[in-house]
Amino acid sequence: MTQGNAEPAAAGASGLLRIERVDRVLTVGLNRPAKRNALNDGIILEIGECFASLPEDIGAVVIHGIGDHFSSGLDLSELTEHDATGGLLHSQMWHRVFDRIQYSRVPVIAALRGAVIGGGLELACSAHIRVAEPTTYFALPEGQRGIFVGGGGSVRLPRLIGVARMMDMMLTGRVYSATEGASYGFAQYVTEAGNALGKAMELATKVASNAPLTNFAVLQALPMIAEANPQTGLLMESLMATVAQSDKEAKRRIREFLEHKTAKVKPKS
Ligand SMILES: COc1cc(/C=C/C(=O)SCCNC(=O)CCNC(=O)[C@H](O)C(C)(C)COP(=O)(O)OP(=O)(O)OC[C@H]2O[C@@H](n3cnc4c(N)ncnc43)[C@H](O)[C@@H]2OP(=O)(O)O)ccc1O
Repeated sequence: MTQGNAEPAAAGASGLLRIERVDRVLTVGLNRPAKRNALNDGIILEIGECFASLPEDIGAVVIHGIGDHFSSGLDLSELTEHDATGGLLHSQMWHRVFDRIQYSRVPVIAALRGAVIGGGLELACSAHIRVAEPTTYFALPEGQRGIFVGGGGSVRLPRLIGVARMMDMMLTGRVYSATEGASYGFAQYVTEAGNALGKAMELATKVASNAPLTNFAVLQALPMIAEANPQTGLLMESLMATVAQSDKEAKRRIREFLEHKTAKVKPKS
């Protein structure tokens, strides 16, 4: 992490994660650069602990990789130790951890560079916004390793890029560039060289300034509404809108706008 005023945060004491905070943004750095941030049990469990104990006053999280790569995926040296039952439990452990990210109380932004491979891509997909830089590339080489995705990729990835594209990725091992990835939905932003983390921090600061209840509704309700049948979805939307607008935070923010005390919504000039 390169932010000047970053402070070390409590979790991540083993060194597998580098956790820091900048104001209301927590940064979580995968910290195994010598192994290209391969995801072993230790790092997955620490990610889980980190998201289970987010400080109350945090408004957003940025997850990134220390070194030149976001993550080379599952630590292949550990998988060979599993029998079938162990494999099932291992995959379910990843699911629980990545669910904590997806269903986090606050928005999570993934800052991507270099390899975003296999389980690393599954991790990135559990974040809410992905920011790539030109070195970033995405791949699912599971077919070459004789395994299958195990970190929720078969559920999350088709929802981002479609089943046909994921089939192509898994069957051919095709590597997608940052710009291809952005056009297919892996990433929402592609920055100039070396600036994915900076852009992610800028976005995180912005989303952390939203009303917490709106962010909560977007993270928790929106994905469910999008998958519900239209009648159920519309009812859920009305209920969520009612809860949000009756919160004192909404009343305060709307009053500030009407009194010309807050920024207008205009394109950047
Ligand atoms: C089945 O149940 C599952 C599955 C899963 C998820 C599955 C997956 O993630 S499959 C994808 C696995 N990843 C890969 O196949 C990528 C392998 N790595 C590479 O191709 C390259 O290392 C690189 C990422 C392109 C970087 O290349 P380079 O910069 O040249 O660095 P290297 O010299 O190759 O690597 C340095 C050092 O790191 C070790 N390493 C790299 N990646 C891994 C890895 N994924 N696992 C273990 N070790 C890795 C490499 O061996 C080198 O080590 P040295 O000791 O030789 O220095 C999820 C959940 C389930 O239940």
